[in-house]
Amino acid sequence: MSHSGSWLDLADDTGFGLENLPHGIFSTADRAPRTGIAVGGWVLDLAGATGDPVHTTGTLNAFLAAGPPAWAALRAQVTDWLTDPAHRDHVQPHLVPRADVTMHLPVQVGDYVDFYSSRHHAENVGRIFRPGSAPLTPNWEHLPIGYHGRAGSLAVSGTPVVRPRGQRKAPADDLPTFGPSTRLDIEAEVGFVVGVPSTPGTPVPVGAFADHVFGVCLVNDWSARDLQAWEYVPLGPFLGKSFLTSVSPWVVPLAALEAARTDPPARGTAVLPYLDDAGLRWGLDLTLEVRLGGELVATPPFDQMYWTPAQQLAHLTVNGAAVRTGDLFASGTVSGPGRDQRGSFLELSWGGAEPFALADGTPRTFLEDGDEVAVTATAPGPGGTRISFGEVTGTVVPALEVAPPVTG
Ligand SMILES: O=C(O)/C=C/C(=O)CC(=O)CC(=O)O
Ligand SMILES: [Ca+2]
Ligand SMILES: [Mg+2]
Repeated sequence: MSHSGSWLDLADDTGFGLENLPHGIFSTADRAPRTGIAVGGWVLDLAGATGDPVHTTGTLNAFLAAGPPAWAALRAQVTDWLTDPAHRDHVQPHLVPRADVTMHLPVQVGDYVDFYSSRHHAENVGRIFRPGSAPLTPNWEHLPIGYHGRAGSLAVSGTPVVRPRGQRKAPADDLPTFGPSTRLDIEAEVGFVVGVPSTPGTPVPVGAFADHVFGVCLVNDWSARDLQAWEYVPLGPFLGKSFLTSVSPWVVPLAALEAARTDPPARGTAVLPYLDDAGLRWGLDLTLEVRLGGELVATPPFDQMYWTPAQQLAHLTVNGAAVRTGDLFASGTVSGPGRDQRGSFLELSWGGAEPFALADGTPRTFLEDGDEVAVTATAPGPGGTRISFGEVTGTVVPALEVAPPVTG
């Protein structure tokens, strides 16, 4: 598909064509953090191009709070600017090469929730963590299971991953020990960014997803499996996941994902009416790619997710809890049925018991110091184009060499 629709020189396969227009926060040597839109190899400085102070705050929150009419109006304006050569003189001074910008966390995150909506992931983890029990708990097909995470440890792509330390105790050990995690892992996920808050006490109907959610980013929910396995019973994930969760800098608007919408997979169990999403098509045909040191190790398919983000939002608010501007909820690890479709090293190495081989034959299980992990994704766009989500990356650095605090 040609991108000749723009006076800008856009490669056919850019992934950042006029049909995408993802929003993020960038800075340069002479531009303080502000809102930009990625287009081809450039960032359009919205603070400069629009003159609207909403784009000068250094987070997307104020713009996201303005709601769908404002989102659509800006999208139409930017599309016109980049299409009609009459606007070239106005727009060109506000285009910055993407290679020259520093990206920041796109939103000031209020609450962070992580779901568990891949059936393949849940069954795999159930088999690895709870051998001898049914892989899925009895509630799994009746509600999208989730937990509240730690908003303060969300960080933008590229933030170093300091190997966390903590308690662990394998079943064969008599007592817990303390030290750097020996089972550091990734979780390749997709995140949904709330723009318009909901009203406390008023659940968001499953059909009102797009009235609240602005867009989609990539998430890597770094996880220390040894800490997690010891601490998680009975209240769920805590320190094994709260040390860092990385997000991609570009938020792809839902408006760019119309061609990616799809029916979720068939489900055998009827759900309560508030979760009934018949006909809504909020499955999304995203293909994730997980790279370790540049080498492709997994391609998790998001269209296989059992619960959709519309159902997740409905469930998140059904008890009267409200969402606020900047809230982020993540899908849960994206894993498909294939061995090479698993979104965590826990699954790729079956709990460490079945190492997988890199191209040069090196057997691998969990993350080693110095490892760099990148998660990318694309989705179909209109007219045969592709929508790129950019990437979320992180490099593992050694744990701090300090003793745990002791009272003395
Ligand atoms: O099954 C468990 O005990 C825990 C599984 C996870 O680590 C899941 C989690 O963070 C949610 C997800 O990413 O799917
Ligand atoms: Ca997770
Ligand atoms: Mg015009």
